[in-house]
This record gives sequence, C-alpha cells and structure tokens, in this order.
Amino acid sequence: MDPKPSFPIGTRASTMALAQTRAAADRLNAAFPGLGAAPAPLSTRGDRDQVSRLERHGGKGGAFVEEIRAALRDGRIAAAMHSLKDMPGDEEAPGLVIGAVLPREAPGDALALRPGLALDDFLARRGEGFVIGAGSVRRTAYLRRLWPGARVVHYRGAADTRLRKLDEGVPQKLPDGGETPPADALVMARAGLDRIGASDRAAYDFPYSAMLPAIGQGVVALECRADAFAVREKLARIDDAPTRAAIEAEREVLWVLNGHCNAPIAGHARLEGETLHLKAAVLSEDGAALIEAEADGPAARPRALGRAVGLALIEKGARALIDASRPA
Ligand SMILES: NCc1[nH]cc(CCC(=O)O)c1CC(=O)O
Repeated sequence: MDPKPSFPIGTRASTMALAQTRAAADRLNAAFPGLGAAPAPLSTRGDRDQVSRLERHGGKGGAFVEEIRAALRDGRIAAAMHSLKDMPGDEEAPGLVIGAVLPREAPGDALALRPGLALDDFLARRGEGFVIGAGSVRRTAYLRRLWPGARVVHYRGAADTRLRKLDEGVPQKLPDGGETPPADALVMARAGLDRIGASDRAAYDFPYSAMLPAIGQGVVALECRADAFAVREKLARIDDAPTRAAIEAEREVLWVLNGHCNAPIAGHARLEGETLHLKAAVLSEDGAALIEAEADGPAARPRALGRAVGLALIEKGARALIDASRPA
C-alpha cells in the first residue's frame, strides 16, 4: 500500500472496510486520473475492543465513526469511508458532510451456516433448537418473530472473524465474562459477505418481508470536511444519484424517529423510474410487536417521503417501542 497517498481515505482496518475503501478509491481515481486516492487504515477503539458491546462505546457512532472523524477534522485524511449504516442518522456531524455515496450493493441480510448444516433441515425445523448469532437488536427482533424456537445470541466483530468463529465452533466472549454457546448460523449483511469474497457463505437471503434491512445497509459513504471545497467537488462528481435519493429518504425516517443506535428500526427505499418506494418498520426487542409504514413519492423529494413514513410510524405507536429499547 502507498504509505503516503496524496488523497488518503481514512478507514477501519478490517477486511471489509478496506475492500469498501478500495472500491471508493478506484472510483475516484477513474474519475480523476493521477489523484492518488488510496486507503489510509486507522485502528479504532471499536475494533481493538472486540469483547464489549457496541453500546458501551456510546453506540455505533462512538465505536467506529468518531475516531475516523477526528482524523478528518485534523487533516490527516482527505475523506473518510464509512458504512452508511454505522453513521448515526438522527444528528449531523458539525463541520462534516457526506460528499458521496457509492452505488448501493445488496441491501439485505443473509444467513451463513456452520459447515455440515443443511439449509433445508434448518428451514424445515424453523430454526428450532439452533443457536443463531446476530449483532444488532433489529436482526435479533426479526429472528425472534421468524424463528421463535431458535436461541439468538449476541455476536459481533469483523465479518471474517465472525465467520471463522462460526466454522471453528468457537464460543463468543461476553462483556460480563461469560460466553455464548458456539453458533450454528449467523445473520450477516449480504453486502459485507460479498465484499470480503465470501458470497458463497450466504446460504439464505432473507426476503424483505421477513427481515427489512437496516437503514443505509449496503451503502458506502465518503465523508469530508464541509470547508474542503476541492474535495467536495471531487466527491460530488462520483456521487451516485439513485443511491443518494434512497438514503435521504431512509435517513429522514431515523431523523424523525430520533432513533438511538440500539433501536430496532428498519427501512428500505427503492427507486423505480422517477418514483421512490419507501418502507420502514419499528419492532419491540422481543419481536412480538412490529409496526410498519410505507409510501411512494417523487425521487426528487426523498426527504418529504421519509418524513411522511416516519410520522406514520409515530402515529401507529413507534415511539413507545423505541423508548422501551433505550439502554438504561
Ligand atoms: N455493523 C457492522 C457493519 N457495518 C456495515 C456492514 C456491512 C454491510 C453494509 O455496508 O451495510 C456491517 C457488517 C454486518 O452488518 O454484517
């Protein structure tokens, strides 16, 4: 790797994050030959501390995003690569903007199975008696609805590490010193599996009707300083308009709900011609309650659509579910 790229893109050092950042650098270098965009891996506290839960770091933003933002603010990097899903949606970062999003990859969730397990058997038993690892309250809540007979355990860490633990039958350490039983299956982002070259590990893709993705899932975002005009101009040039419209609608839902990082909120927007279709949901942590809202709107006004869907969720009682899932 170029030790001192002229356009360093800050990133976490995981396999997945590096793959995403290389994709972003390729896109920039194709649009601006000679720019010298290249990944600048930074190690974050969230990566070093694999044991504690994300919430301990003040949420997703606290875990991964803030340290990379610090490098952006002090000028060590020109842009920062984030999985959009990991960026808090209910507040803006002062002085920073999302300058570009890359074309969205598969937005959904997939099931990876321990080698030797047959998908047919798993599905026929509806997960009964199986241990399923999941890393978010959204996935946990949907799993409890879908396969109530399965035991869902908290699983986190880099995607390739999680897969290795699944394959080797390694238990996962918990913050309280205990450990989970080895998992039979993991729920992971399909886009993450694709990016680390593990597409063949996706034994089953959850239909959106069974598990609606996280807001922003599958989208790579490039953040930069609001006052870095030369950078902003380059990022504007590679911004993917259909993805931008979708994420503006989705993230407006988060904004309206004021959803904290631990809230089981889901949402997905898709563009068809000039029309955006947006569906969003809020669940109770045990999956017993599911509130959904959906609407269509012009692609040119994505935030209005997101706002309407967010407010419809609140009308239907979403606020109580979000408050109930707030960490004490
Ligand atoms: N929270 C971790 C994270 N952040 C982004 C992705 C990959 C998919 C994406 O780009 O949304 C993942 C891994 C996962 O959820 O399994």
